[in-house]
This record gives sequence, C-alpha cells and structure tokens, in this order.
Amino acid sequence: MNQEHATATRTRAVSSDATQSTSAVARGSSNDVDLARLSESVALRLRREREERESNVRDEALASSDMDDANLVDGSTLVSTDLASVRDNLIRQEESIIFSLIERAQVARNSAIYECGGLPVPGFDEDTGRRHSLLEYVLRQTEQLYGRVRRYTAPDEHAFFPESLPPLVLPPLRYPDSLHRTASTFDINDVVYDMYVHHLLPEVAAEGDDANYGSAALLDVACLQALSKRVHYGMFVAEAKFTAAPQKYTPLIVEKDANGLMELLTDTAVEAQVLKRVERKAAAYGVPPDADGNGGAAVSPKIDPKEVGRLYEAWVMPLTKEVQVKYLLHRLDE
Ligand SMILES: O=C(O)C(=O)C[C@]1(C(=O)O)C=C[C@@H](O)C=C1
Repeated sequence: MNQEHATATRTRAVSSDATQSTSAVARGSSNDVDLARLSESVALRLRREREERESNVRDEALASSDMDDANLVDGSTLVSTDLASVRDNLIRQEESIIFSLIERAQVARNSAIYECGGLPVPGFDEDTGRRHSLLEYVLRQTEQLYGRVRRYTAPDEHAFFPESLPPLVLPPLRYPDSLHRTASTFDINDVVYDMYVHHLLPEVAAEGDDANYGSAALLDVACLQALSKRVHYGMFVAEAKFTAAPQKYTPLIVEKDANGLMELLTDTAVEAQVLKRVERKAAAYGVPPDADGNGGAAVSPKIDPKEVGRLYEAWVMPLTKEVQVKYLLHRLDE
C-alpha cells in the first residue's frame, strides 16, 4: 500500500453498505439465472484484474529499468493470495505472537502504563485534550521510526496511528496490487488495541507493579504489532478464498450477507488444527530446551499453553474472520 494513499484514504471504520454499482447489480439478480450470469461476469472481471495486475507489474519493471533495482520489491511470497501460502504465512506468524506473549509474561502487568495520565509522558489527544498513556506514547514513537523506513508501505502492515506517520527516509517500494483497493480503506487496530489491553494482557501478565514500565511498554508494542499483522492478514485469506470460489462468494457479497460470508469462510477443521498447534508451540517455547525432566527440577512454562489456545480461539481467530468479512463485503466495489 502506498503510504500517502493509505494515510489519505484510511478511515477508522468501514461502512457496511455496498457501493451503488454493486447494489445496481443486485437489483437485477433475484433469480438463479441472473446469479449464474453475475458469477460468470465476476469470474471474467477477476481474470481481467489479474491480467491487468500482471501487465502493470511488467510495465513498472520496464519503466524502472533505468532506476535502482532496490525500488522494486520481490513481493512474490508476501503478496501471494494462494490459500496454502497464505496459511503458511499465518503459521509463521504464530511464532512472533507466542514469543511476544511469553516475553510480556516476564514482567508484571504495570497497569499505570495503560492509564491516561498514569505516567507523565508528553502528548495529548488533539480533539479531546486527553493525555496519552505511556503505551500510546511508546507505540506512537515506535511507529515514527518504523514508518520512516517504510514498514507501513507494505500491504500487510497497518499502523495504529496512520494519521501521524512521518515522511519516508528510504525511497518507496512498489508492491503488486494483490488485494482489492478496499484493503487500504480500513483497519481494525482500535479493536486490536482494546482486545490486547483489556482481554489478552490480563491473562498473560500477572497483576502487580514491578516498575518495569519502559520494558513492559516495549514488549506490549511487539505483541500489538504481531497481533495487528495477523488479524489484518485476514484480507489476504479472504482474497484467496474469493478468488478460488467467486461463484460462492458473489451472491453473498451482493446481498451484503455478513453472516452468510462468515459461515462460508469458516473452516472449523482448520481452526482446530490452529489451536492444537499454537498450544504445542507455547508449550515448547515456554521452557528451556533441556528441561526434559531428566533429573533436573521441573520447569513450568512461562505462559500456560492452554491459555494461548484460548486467546487464539476467543480473540485472534474471530478478529481475523471479522477482517475477512469486512474485506469481502467491499470486494466487488467498482
Ligand atoms: O485458514 C483459514 O481458512 C482462515 O480463514 C484463517 C482462520 C484463522 O484465523 O486461523 C480463520 C477462519 C477459519 O475458520 C480458519 C482459520
């Protein structure tokens, strides 16, 4: 996503109404024949979009042949919308999430970090005059640095404060447009932030204050970034599913049937695998590799593996699905 475009167009919430053009199509699609025709035309449009994307990438490569090669990113794995590759990516992201939660569990909760005015840090909300919390301060400052070196120009990254991003110090990279443009118009980072502070953190970090405010806030930033990336990766999952079966998704999109879309994209067998795997990973990563019980003292994991599974089930997967539904509802927008 182009940073300028992202900051200019991103809105905090996505509107649930489909575009006029989609509604216009919907008006004429009250029977199966019309729906079949519509699915055909969507399939055709998908093919055209793909051809156009491929030709854009070729044109850009040609146009930039006299430019530094560094200006072209190899987005082949990042932007893949093949479901198997997208799922592989989600599996790799489990490492970042579980490690960051295990790290955060090493220090006390330190509630003052999350309270506005809990600790005297610079920065106020421009609209309300509310003083920033330490976590907001550290997160904003972190995004200033990451933003300068292009982190938020990548299509799989979403800043928590996109309106405050600084100018780039590196030339922008170009990514193939593998997602529909609706992807650059919304994020749910406010939900991710709230979910982390009020629901995940209390299960991960023990109640108490050990004065490790800076460390705890920096560890929070790592958790938030890993969770945000995972949840918004739902856009790639949704694109993969839509491209693989436009005939199944199109009628639901046209009807703006969010519940139907949720049902269609849900795969309970995959969810069970995810839960089993994250519990196993949390059990393995939370203890030293030599803690095999052979004569040594028993080592309890840094974080209860079952808890990690519960957090994935209650929060991480549902939010990833919410992003998928939001994305799909606008997938046919002109
Ligand atoms: O792998 C998928 O099919 C996804 O949509 C991802 C995911 C997840 O968040 O892990 C979400 C919904 C599915 O029910 C299964 C798994």
